[in-house]
Amino acid sequence: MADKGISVKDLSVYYGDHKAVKNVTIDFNNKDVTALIGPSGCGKSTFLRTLNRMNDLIPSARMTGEIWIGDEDINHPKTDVVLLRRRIGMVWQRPNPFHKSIYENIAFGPRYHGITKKSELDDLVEESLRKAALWEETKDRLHTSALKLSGGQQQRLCIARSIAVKPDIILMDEPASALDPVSTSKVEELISELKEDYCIVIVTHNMHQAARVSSKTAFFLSGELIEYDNTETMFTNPSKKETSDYISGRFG
Ligand SMILES: Nc1ncnc2c1ncn2[C@@H]1O[C@H](COP(=O)(O)OP(=O)(O)OP(=O)(O)O)[C@@H](O)[C@H]1O
Repeated sequence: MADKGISVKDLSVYYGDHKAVKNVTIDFNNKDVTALIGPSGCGKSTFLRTLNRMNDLIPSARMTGEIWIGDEDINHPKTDVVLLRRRIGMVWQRPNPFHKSIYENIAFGPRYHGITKKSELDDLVEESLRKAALWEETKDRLHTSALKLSGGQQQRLCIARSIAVKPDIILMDEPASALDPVSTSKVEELISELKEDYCIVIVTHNMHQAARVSSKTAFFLSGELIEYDNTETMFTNPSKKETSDYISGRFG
């Protein structure tokens, strides 16, 4: 396993007695975009949230199994969750910029993690916005409210915000589902570019999107990982009937 990837071993997640994710073992590599697909309720978001311990916030949730990032067991009692979430960024379905300026949205994380020098923050803001393909659209209005950006721009800002703290991994839960087609294609282009530098895991309901942006695809059904392979193989020659039925739209 490459240093910057994720290794999941026999992971199960429960809400009370309900087992929502069932004994999943999977590795996500650096410089890969992996799409998680499957019908509603099959456990994709639960699984994704477990990867940066967001499920800790749900009282009824508990997990068994192991999740490793490089040589770090993310559930070890000594793991610092704040630092962990710096290494594993998260982009949600709906853009959720802070009620602050564009600049402050990006500078917030690095400042929280100890960067205080203005020139350093300025550079980080520019670098992150450039990586998120948003610099040209925002460079003359950095100190205006992020809420004045369009939905698509806000989502790219949220991606820039997660990049600013220099994560190894970016998790995305249906990042384009609330966006119009033009913004969706910009976010998809961005994901394809970001994969050069990060390990990206993305939940999507959109099969075309999975085919366009991902190099690997994992198909979940009723909490189980049914099949995981190169995206091209999954979409042209899946080995399991359930995968083929789902991809061809016969259920879900
Ligand atoms: N906070 C929660 N408390 C209790 N049960 C939950 C909670 N979140 C999810 N579940 C249950 O866990 C199962 C998996 O849900 P999850 O949201 O992970 O599926 P999903 O594949 O992401 O669905 P969707 O595609 O509709 O977002 C479902 O049965 C759901 O009802």
